[in-house]
Amino acid sequence: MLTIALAKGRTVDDLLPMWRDAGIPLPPDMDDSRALVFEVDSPFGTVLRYLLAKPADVPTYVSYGVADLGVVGKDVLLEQQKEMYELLDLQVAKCRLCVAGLPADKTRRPERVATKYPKLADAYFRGQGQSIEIVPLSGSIELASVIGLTDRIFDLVQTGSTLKANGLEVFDSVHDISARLVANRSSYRMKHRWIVEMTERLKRVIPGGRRHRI
Ligand SMILES: Nc1ncnc2c1ncn2[C@@H]1O[C@H](COP(=O)(O)OP(=O)(O)OP(=O)(O)O)[C@@H](O)[C@H]1O
Ligand SMILES: O=P(O)(O)OC[C@H]1O[C@H](OP(=O)(O)OP(=O)(O)O)[C@H](O)[C@@H]1O
Repeated sequence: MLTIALAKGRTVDDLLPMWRDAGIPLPPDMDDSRALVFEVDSPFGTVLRYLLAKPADVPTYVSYGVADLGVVGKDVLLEQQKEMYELLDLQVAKCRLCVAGLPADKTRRPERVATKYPKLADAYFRGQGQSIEIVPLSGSIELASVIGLTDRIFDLVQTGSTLKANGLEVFDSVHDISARLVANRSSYRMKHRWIVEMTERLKRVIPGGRRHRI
């Protein structure tokens, strides 16, 4: 059995078409079921078991080894820095981690930043030589700047429409983000043949053909 933890939401939504193009079997009912675990036969000589997890929990399942593989955004991997192999940049669910705020705040010395990524935000502002208070929030980060709780936000930007709708703008683009295929370290050795089969199939369908292995 090969167990794969997929980040629910935007990541899996963007991933499924390329997964299908790669010829990796998917359960027929995954799109519209409330179930969280799915098993399907594969032609690779193993059953594939899919786990649908919250994005922030995928690295936990993979690092504990209850999932052999995971697909999750680089934003989550950078913030958590858990032990695992990053096998492929899948080039889907792309966005940027940015510093943003109200235009009027741009020239002010930053004092507080709202974010779902406290470690990355802290590292960024330290790198700029700025000491800043981190205000951790769990979503709708833009609200913090709109109502004046913080003078900066550190958050994902894709189309920019959420910033625009709230009168905010990008001050700095910090990391390019996309979905990554990750592997548990011992699974990578013990289930090498199946993992290579999956990665080779995915490499052939990565948009733009870009890939890397760390
Ligand atoms: N425009 C975007 N906004 C947010 N995340 C995006 C965007 N585009 C791609 N992503 C990727 O999708 C992941 C988040 O997906 P989604 O927003 O569906 O989950 P969520 O349920 O809001 O996450 P959480 O559980 O952290 O609240 C991010 O980790 C990121 O890698
Ligand atoms: O640039 P855009 O295309 O507008 O996308 C960016 C928005 O999408 C994400 O939020 P999401 O919709 O996931 O909601 P959340 O803030 O509750 O996580 C992100 O946190 C931004 O708010």
